[in-house]
Amino acid sequence: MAKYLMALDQGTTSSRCILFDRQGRVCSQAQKELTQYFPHPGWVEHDPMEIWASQVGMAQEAMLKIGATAADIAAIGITNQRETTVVWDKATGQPVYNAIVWQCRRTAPFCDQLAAEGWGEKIRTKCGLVLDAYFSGTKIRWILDHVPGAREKAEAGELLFGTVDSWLIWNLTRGMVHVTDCSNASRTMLYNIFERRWDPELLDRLGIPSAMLPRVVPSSQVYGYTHPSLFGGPIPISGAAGDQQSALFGQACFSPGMAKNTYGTGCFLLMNTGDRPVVSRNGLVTTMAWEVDGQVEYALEGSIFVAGAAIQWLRDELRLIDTAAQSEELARQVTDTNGAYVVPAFTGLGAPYWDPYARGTIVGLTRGVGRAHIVRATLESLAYQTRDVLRAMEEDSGIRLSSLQVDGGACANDFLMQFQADVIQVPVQRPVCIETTALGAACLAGLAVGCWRDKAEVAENWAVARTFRPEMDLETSQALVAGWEKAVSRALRWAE
Ligand SMILES: Nc1ncnc2c1ncn2[C@@H]1O[C@H](COP(=O)(O)OP(=O)(O)O)[C@@H](O)[C@H]1O
Ligand SMILES: O=P(O)(O)OC[C@H](O)CO
Repeated sequence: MAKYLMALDQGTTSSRCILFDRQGRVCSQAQKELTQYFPHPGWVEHDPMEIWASQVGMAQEAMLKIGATAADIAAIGITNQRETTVVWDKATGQPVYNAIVWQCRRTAPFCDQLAAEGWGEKIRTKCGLVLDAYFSGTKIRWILDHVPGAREKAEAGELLFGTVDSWLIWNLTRGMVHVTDCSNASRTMLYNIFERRWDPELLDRLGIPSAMLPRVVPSSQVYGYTHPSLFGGPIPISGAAGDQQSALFGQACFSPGMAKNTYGTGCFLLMNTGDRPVVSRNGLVTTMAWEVDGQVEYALEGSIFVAGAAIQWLRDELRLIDTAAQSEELARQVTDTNGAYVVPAFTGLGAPYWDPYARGTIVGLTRGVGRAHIVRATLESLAYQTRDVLRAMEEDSGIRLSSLQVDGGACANDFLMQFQADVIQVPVQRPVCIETTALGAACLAGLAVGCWRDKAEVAENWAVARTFRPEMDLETSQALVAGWEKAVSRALRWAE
């Protein structure tokens, strides 16, 4: 019997492959950083061929490390940075432009135009989303408008669009399968999550031919098989979900009211709302969580654009630290930030502010503020942003969280996790396996091929490693948050 489930986790900063066993334990992994392109201020691109080559390369490497063959892999699950947009030529398989990354702000002016035409409310009621350059729809339009000949070719059915899940499945099957799972579709700003179909009115306004679009499929189902030349034999591809929905699944947040926060490049807090799409009144988005066994579940989401990326900025631009992990050591050298706040609004602010023109600020500087204070203030900004989203989520759902489950690269930082518990005044639970994004995809794939009976059996793979309980008194916590809110007000609308 095949021993492993393969998760392909194509994130913003890296392509990673993890092989799990049926108990959800990591048996092998391989990871490669991805080149980031910033051709203009606020623009972010990736090379789709590098995405594909690095992802397939990491899959081969992870297999090689433990001598696994195709026959040892029961199934492949895919999870991906969401919204990032690839358009490619159906005949040659060549992308017509770089992938436009979710963080990219280039279509903000077009979104302003749509807002002036009154599309904001329509998008909320059709897609559950906030009208914003973050989502794929306006990125596809940009490519069709700016790449010579692209619109004509798209209209003739010669170009395909996909988010990164589609792009990988299409390449893994050598062009045989063009699909996307519903959780990814729900991030395009083209998919009506209430009627569960591509929305003709939105496609028409954005000028996107429906022939380009992938078929929308459940998150757990055999979509096709890998081309035998890739891994020495065909392997079923049977799970796909956007990385944040996949982490919600990997954290076994299967009941309404359960929530997780992932601290990666950005921070994404999702709460399961069951079979009921909850429409936000506080700047959150409604998203499809997954479709498994014919059952669709929804989530409320608060998307924070810059989190771990701010730690990379400390390392690569300011050069205040050598490694991300060193941020913890520096933060602990001081007892507070000496009054300084960092608002890392490098690509505007997402939930709950939705201000594409906000820009990063450091406020409260005095002569005594040094390196350790700035590092600490940057780490604290991840916790404050999460707090803003959590409060919005509690208001929308009417649920007061009893604990917050965490994962993602920066959740390894104990200082940050403790500060997080302090500013939200709710215990933070870090699981044994913090690779929950990949685990979720492996579980979705495994369910489709019978590795587990049902979600209850999947939930048995989840266990808490450490709980961070609030230690700060409420008054201090509230005073710190009040300072943060003042700092945010200084960052808003800066680049308008
Ligand atoms: N110990 C740490 N403290 C703070 N931030 C960290 C730490 N380790 C990693 N990070 C940050 O976490 C991010 C990587 O997390 P990951 O979940 O791999 O991200 P992604 O999936 O978005 O590529 C990086 O932005 C990095 O700066
Ligand atoms: O690549 P990540 O893990 O930062 O996730 C990116 C999100 O999917 C963007 O919506």
